[in-house]
Amino acid sequence: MTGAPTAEALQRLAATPVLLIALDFDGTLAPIVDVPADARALPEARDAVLALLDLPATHVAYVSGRAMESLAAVSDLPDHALLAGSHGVEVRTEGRVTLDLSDAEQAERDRLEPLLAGIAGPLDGVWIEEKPAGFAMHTRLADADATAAAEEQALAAADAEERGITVRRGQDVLEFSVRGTTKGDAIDRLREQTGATAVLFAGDDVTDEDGFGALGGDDLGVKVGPGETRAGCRVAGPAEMAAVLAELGQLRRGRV
Ligand SMILES: O=P(O)(O)OC[C@H]1O[C@H](O[C@H]2O[C@H](CO)[C@@H](O)[C@H](O)[C@H]2O)[C@H](O)[C@@H](O)[C@@H]1O
Repeated sequence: MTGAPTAEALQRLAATPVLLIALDFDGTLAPIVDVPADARALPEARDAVLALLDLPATHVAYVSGRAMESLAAVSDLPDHALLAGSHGVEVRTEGRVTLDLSDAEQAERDRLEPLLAGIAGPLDGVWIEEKPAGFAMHTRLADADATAAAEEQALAAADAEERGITVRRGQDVLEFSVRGTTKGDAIDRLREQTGATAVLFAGDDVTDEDGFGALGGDDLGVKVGPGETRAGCRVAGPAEMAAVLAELGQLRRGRV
């Protein structure tokens, strides 16, 4: 069982020459809600992020499973905040988003669309969220029988292994993507792009474990909430994560 980040760990991060703070969004900064478009970071989490964004040699990135359009809408951050959406498939830097699906990837996405829509349609509480490189099948509002039926049918229809589709499980969501890019890939890319000498990454879900796997000895991983993790530390929820970010901001303000 891991505990909260120690004062020493935060001081070490605060003292690094170039700091990258990479944050998952849903469940990490924003409490989980029934309607994804309604999710917002806790006010204290957003304040802490804005304060960090104001510091020199300090980069803040949201690294999310959300499609970029959805992430940009719910995060409501200034343009110099870095955003990685769709588990790292889409990255926004200096206002530009890159995503170039090949013809084969686009064709595979086009094949999935009617299959998943046809499965979700008749099942109460099951709905499909569109993403540039795939789809998320949401079951938060469905009962156990509808969830089981939706997942079984969708997994069979996607024929993922045969067709090179990446399947990810999250909180009441099953995702299908024509790209296998992970949050770990996103962190590698952001680290290189920013020249970060240390990274803090925080996340709450299974897909965030790829992000923790990309961290090295000078970095810090913070798991938010319960569940097995590769992260070195843990906090209880978004409010506690906001407090960690506020403390890190204060420490770094005194250093840079
Ligand atoms: O990587 P994240 O930023 O944690 O994004 C993961 C998924 O977040 C959204 O779904 C989750 O949050 C919703 C709002 O709280 C909730 O209703 C849903 O049950 C959760 O799975 C988003 O809609 C997905 O596309 C993201 O992949």
